[in-house]
Amino acid sequence: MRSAKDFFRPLAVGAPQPLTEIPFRPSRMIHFFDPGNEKMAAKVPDLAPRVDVLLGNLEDAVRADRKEASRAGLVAVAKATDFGDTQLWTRVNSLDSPWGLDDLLTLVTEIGDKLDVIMVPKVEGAEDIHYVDRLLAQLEAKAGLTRPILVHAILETARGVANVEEIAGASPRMQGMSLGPADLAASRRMKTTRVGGGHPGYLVRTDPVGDDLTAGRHTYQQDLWHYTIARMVDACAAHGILPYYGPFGDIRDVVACEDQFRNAFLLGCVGAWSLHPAQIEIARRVFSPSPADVSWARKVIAAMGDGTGAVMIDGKMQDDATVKQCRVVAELADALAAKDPELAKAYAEVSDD
Ligand SMILES: CC(C)(COP(=O)(O)OP(=O)(O)OC[C@H]1O[C@@H](n2cnc3c(N)ncnc32)[C@H](O)[C@@H]1OP(=O)(O)O)[C@@H](O)C(=O)NCCC(=O)NCCSC(=O)C[C@](C)(O)C(=O)O
Ligand SMILES: [Mg+2]
Repeated sequence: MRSAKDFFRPLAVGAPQPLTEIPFRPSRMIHFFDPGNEKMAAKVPDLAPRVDVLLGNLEDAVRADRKEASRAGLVAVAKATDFGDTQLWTRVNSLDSPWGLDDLLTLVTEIGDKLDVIMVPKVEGAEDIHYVDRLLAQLEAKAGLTRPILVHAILETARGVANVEEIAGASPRMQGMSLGPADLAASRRMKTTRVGGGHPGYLVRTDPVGDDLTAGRHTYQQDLWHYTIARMVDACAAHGILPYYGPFGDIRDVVACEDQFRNAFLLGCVGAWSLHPAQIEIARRVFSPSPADVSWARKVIAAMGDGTGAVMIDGKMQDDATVKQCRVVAELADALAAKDPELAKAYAEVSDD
């Protein structure tokens, strides 16, 4: 195990200094596109101002015979596009695949100055992050990069979930984590065939009334992902990194997508993936606190003065702990408003009330 004193030393001569804190940058939607798909790649300049993160996906959903084309497409798109303050991420192929190594070698040396975060799929434990950590340091030194590329792990194997805390703390590069519900379901031998979301068979039923076991009994669908998201949120919060929901595969069902995203938002996630342009606005709506919640949070913060003691506002007790919750909402609103002029206006209007 590395000494805590060595943790923030570069892992290769000439590599940039690791960050001591992960900066919070709005990332409500991580928008996936296949850079080898000409139609999708052509939409990137228009999409860039509409999303917080654009992610060139090289892994699953890209056919094996299109892997090299997608990698080359990402290099071309990154070089040709001015992303403004929108982040550029990539999801590379898994470390055991025929393409993962070349993805890292090519992308860091060719477009490392444009890449903010590399998403690593199917992370099983800290050893996977340590491997990427050292390799990235070597490549950053070779490419002459001056800021470290951050790493995002997908939680999509049973072993990854079992090791979630050690993954979150494996490197100062760790930026965050996303749930990968499809691979995780397969890894766990769950019996779903969907990408995220609920299942009508996963339910609880009210007790029978009398002897009739069928009449008058209500069922309530349960959230298949609650346990994993909650574990991921705790691991991320404990290590100062950011948790994300992940993908929702039923593109047509914008209603259930919004519900799934909102559950994740309320539990502590900062964003989700958008797989289709239709999901971008859903993520923006869900992962931006409502103006009413921001107004309430500011009211509590103002009433609480130095943040200690107890006061009553509209019949509800407020104290040191509620003011901390309100600061979470108000600080998120401030960070989002700095990037999103529409939100800035909506949040300013409620504070004028
Ligand atoms: C679902 C698909 C096939 C439907 O694509 P489509 O063309 O059939 O849909 P459409 O509604 O007809 O598309 C309308 C227009 O939007 C475009 N379009 C469509 N999508 C995008 C996009 N993302 N970005 C930019 N443009 C997009 C599309 O090209 C078309 O353009 P056009 O009007 O000019 O003809 C398509 O949206 C797609 O390929 N999306 C990305 C899929 C993806 O990245 N999957 C992997 C992430 S999920 C995952 O890996 C799981 C995980 C975490 O690993 C695990 O749980 O284990
Ligand atoms: Mg996957």
